Amino acid sequence: MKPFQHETLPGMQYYAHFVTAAQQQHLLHHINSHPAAWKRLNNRTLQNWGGLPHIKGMLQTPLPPFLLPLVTQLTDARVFATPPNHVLINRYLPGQGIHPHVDGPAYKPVAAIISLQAPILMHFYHTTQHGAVGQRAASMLLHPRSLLVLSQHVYHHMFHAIAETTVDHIDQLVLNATPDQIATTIPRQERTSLTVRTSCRTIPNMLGRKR
Ligand SMILES: O=C(O)CCC(=O)C(=O)O
Ligand SMILES: [Fe+2]
Repeated sequence: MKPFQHETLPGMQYYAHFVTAAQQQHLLHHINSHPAAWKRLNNRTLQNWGGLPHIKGMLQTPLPPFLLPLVTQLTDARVFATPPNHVLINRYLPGQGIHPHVDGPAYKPVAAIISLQAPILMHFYHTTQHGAVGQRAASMLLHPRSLLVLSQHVYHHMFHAIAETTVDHIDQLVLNATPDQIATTIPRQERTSLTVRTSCRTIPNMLGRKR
């Protein structure tokens, strides 16, 4: 697997074609066949698989079978040293997004983001001396079927976000834009992503056992 050749941020890797068109269809089919799993937030909807992560530990539940080939693929590609145990699925309609954040210490510091359906722009920001969101450092156009890996510096010390907008503006800070894309716009369409991670501390599921 060869990462893209553009300039990148330390700890960030981008692979344009990580899943096949058939895999994308298969994943979307299974995601859409779990309507009850969607949790609606103000700015996106999400499905949480593997357990609810918490800084004190995650009550681990097994991942559903439809996600296991992806977990194996990521482990075989050495994105993860051991199979990840948690998958967050985010769905964004035009106008939706995710505020600047760091994924934080509830997970081991490797996040693998698989994008499906339509492209979306992800922004990366420096951290100020006081730990707040600083200047935008770069952006990445996340194409359908791509994989973005965030680790090391970009995981620990940079914020990432998706703007709540109906149109993404491609500018000079978009690291993987082609020259003819600069100064153009991309209208948003529904986009689904899978964020695959390893929860740091897991508590085996002992529901039903007296404590
Ligand atoms: O949807 C995405 O691409 C990003 C999701 C994300 O940042 C997260 O789940 O922490
Ligand atoms: Fe994130």
